[in-house]
Amino acid sequence: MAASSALSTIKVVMLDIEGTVCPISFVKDVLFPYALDALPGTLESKWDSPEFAPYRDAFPAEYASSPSAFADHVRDLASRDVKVAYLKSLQGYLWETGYRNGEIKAPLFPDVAPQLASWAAAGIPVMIYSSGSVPAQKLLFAHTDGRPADLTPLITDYFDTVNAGPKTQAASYAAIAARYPAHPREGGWLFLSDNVAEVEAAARAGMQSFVVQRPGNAPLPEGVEARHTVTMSSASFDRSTTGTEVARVFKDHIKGKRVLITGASPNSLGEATALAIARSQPALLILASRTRSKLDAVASRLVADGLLPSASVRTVELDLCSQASVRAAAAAVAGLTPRLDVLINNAGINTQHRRLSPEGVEATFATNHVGPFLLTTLLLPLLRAAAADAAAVAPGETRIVNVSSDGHRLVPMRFSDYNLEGKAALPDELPRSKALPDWFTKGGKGYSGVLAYNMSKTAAVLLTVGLKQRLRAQGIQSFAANPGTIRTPLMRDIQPELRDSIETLHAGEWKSPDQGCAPFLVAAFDPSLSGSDEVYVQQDCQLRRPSAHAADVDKAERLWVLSEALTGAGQGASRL
Ligand SMILES: CSCCC(=O)C(=O)COP(=O)(O)O
Ligand SMILES: [Mg+2]
Repeated sequence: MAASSALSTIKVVMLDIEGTVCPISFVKDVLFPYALDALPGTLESKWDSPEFAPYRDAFPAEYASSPSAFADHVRDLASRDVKVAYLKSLQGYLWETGYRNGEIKAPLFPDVAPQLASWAAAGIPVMIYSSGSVPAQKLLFAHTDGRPADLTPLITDYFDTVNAGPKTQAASYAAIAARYPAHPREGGWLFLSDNVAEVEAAARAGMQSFVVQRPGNAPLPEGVEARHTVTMSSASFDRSTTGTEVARVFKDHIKGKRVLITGASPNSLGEATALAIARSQPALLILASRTRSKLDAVASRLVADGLLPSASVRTVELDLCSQASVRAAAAAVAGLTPRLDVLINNAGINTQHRRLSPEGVEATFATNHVGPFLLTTLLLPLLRAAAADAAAVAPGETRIVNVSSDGHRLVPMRFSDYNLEGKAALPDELPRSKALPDWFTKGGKGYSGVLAYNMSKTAAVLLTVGLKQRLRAQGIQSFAANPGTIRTPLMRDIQPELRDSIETLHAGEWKSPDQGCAPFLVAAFDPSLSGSDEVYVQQDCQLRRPSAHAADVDKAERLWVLSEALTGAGQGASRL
């Protein structure tokens, strides 16, 4: 398990089932119908049997009086998803045959089995607390679609509403914890659930508790993100998790893939990303960067460290500030591989000096947005080829990752002055905080490098929104990812005031490059994100909403049109 300041105190993990470890659709579309189908035959053959009597007699008397009243009541409760104990107990009984004869297998989210194993290996007991009955819980974990299928050896204890009480009451969590006095409740227990009321009850009982937002779950109520960490990726990932750890968890989803990483120079996030991925046997790692000698240094390190055979590492010179260079690099990539599974748009600049690209675009916007836009659209045929190959087995595992920053929250896209020539910005394009100093909002000589940088990081999120809109239905997923604060060569030319501010505001928050690239690896390889509507992976490897100005579909469209106009590329993609 990844250690972190908060989660490193965890001594016990407790998990909900439906919407947390397996899709809600498995319960609603497989388990419930199975029980309803099995019910008439069971009532006919077992109504008066001693085996069935406890299930029958647990129902209120008016429904236990006849098989037809009983069946009507079961159907009504199931249709309303009423989580009453006597129904849950009956369902567990009816599912047993299906599990035992192989008709039912529980489809766990792909991170669940590796995570259970890693908690077990770390000596952390894992317990289950579900509205489903304890026998039903045991059946589910004994018959999963994983290998091994039986995960019950990894689970220490099971709780339901009968042996622990209602899941929305704090007293139930206190009662569970009281059974394990060796593990203090305050901070020592972690409870994960898709249900906000359950999470709040566990938190009231002193547990650390988070909402898990999985594909297929209902949208969370407004404001939930502010109150809880919302997670869709592996719950144990946090801001201290390294890319190497993420790659280990998702190694089966890296193996055999063809990956392009831009900005792969020594000591950079691009290099850290390449090192993390290389250990999991990608079929091809293409490194792109401005400087030949730096590219060669990273490529040699991958081979010399024995991480990859030289045939699996290729390099391409790429200066994202120059559209001619981007076009040449895209052609070179197409010459290396007919398909690309993952594109990581990592390269970027952060400079205090205003200059223009060869095409006359402000260099930070050109390098951090226009170049990646052009590269991505030129590589779409390769990405589409990969998605077509993966369509049947792994839709959504073809990925585009755009590196962003939480700085995007401060600066909307300035369409009225994207070249940052000092024109008056429209009111909704002004920086989002009134407390920002002049060096941030105006900069020296009318140009603020930090404003330019953060605006380009808003553009990275808007580009992600535009790509997702166009490509998701084709099996290509797009995410923006925020690495956090890392000392890399990116910082060498930043405004001095920004340097001082980062040193003060982020003291103690520095991540290593390996930690910084962890969100990129989640965005690129976490299979549980394949169907996700979300666009932003936060520095703690979990999904969060980006700022409204960066998630706005109309603004994403406007940026797409502007980017097409600046490059002459991408028109085809908007119709696909
Ligand atoms: C124990 S498997 C069946 C799941 C079920 O019936 C159910 O109600 C699950 O609710 P949860 O508390 O796990 O969300
Ligand atoms: Mg649930």
